[in-house]
Amino acid sequence: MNLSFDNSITAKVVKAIAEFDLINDGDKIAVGLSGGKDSTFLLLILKLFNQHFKNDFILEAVHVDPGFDDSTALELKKITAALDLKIKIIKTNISDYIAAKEEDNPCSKCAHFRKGAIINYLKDNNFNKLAFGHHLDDAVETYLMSIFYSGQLKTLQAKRYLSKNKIEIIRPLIYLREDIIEEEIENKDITVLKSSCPYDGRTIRSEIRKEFNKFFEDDLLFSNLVSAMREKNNRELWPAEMDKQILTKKMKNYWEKG
Ligand SMILES: Nc1ncnc2c1ncn2[C@@H]1O[C@H](COP(=O)(O)OP(=O)(O)OP(=O)(O)O)[C@@H](O)[C@H]1O
Repeated sequence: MNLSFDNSITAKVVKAIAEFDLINDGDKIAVGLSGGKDSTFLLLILKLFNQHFKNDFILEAVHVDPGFDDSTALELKKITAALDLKIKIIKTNISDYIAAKEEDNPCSKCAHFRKGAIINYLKDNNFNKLAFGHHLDDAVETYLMSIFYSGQLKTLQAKRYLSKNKIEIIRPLIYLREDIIEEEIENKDITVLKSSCPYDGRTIRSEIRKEFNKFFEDDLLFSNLVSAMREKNNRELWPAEMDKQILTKKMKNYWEKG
């Protein structure tokens, strides 16, 4: 399989790996493989690094089959075999559960079950890292969603240690734009699978994503948003909210003549 990428692309992924210390000697890394473009691209580029990095690490793939249909799992077995990588297919009945419960928010439920199933498998098989295919557009989208819907400045982290499970989530594509991944994967001789999930593209998040995309097409605006995700000393934010009782007392003081 053709594993060559433009230098500017590998440089961005290696930058994230180096800056956030994502891959070390002796790591056992599982790529969470959905069959979509992002995690497929991640698998390809990590396979390339696995062949050429000085760091020696084990690379495998893990796929959670939500139970909508079998075709994705079969296709993923072919892709990983062509890359000479092991894959674990975890069969679940997430689809039945979601259908039976008529969930308001099936995607977050599904993601929660999926992560749980993967983490259990990783713990039982001595993996220390789980790699996800999130990219720069995902990080900015999460940042804006967090401001809009929970009033907090939060974004996707390049790595997050799950101390209870002793597994580190890593996101090596965090500096890559989505359109670059799309272009690269189109040039590879690989089938990117359409999601078999009936909710795909029908969620509130996908509606919001369409709105954001209008802004994300403007490179300058996008790079300003990226810059706004960095920790900085020159933040000019309001101080934390004052204790209600203290504030009420202070306010009363304005009215009571001594
Ligand atoms: N069924 C699955 N099994 C294993 N890992 C998964 C599965 N679905 C998603 N993931 C992992 O979680 C990441 C984020 O999931 P999300 O559903 O947001 O996918 P996405 O942004 O559409 O990416 P992709 O193009 O890889 O599907 C994916 O990039 C992938 O690494």
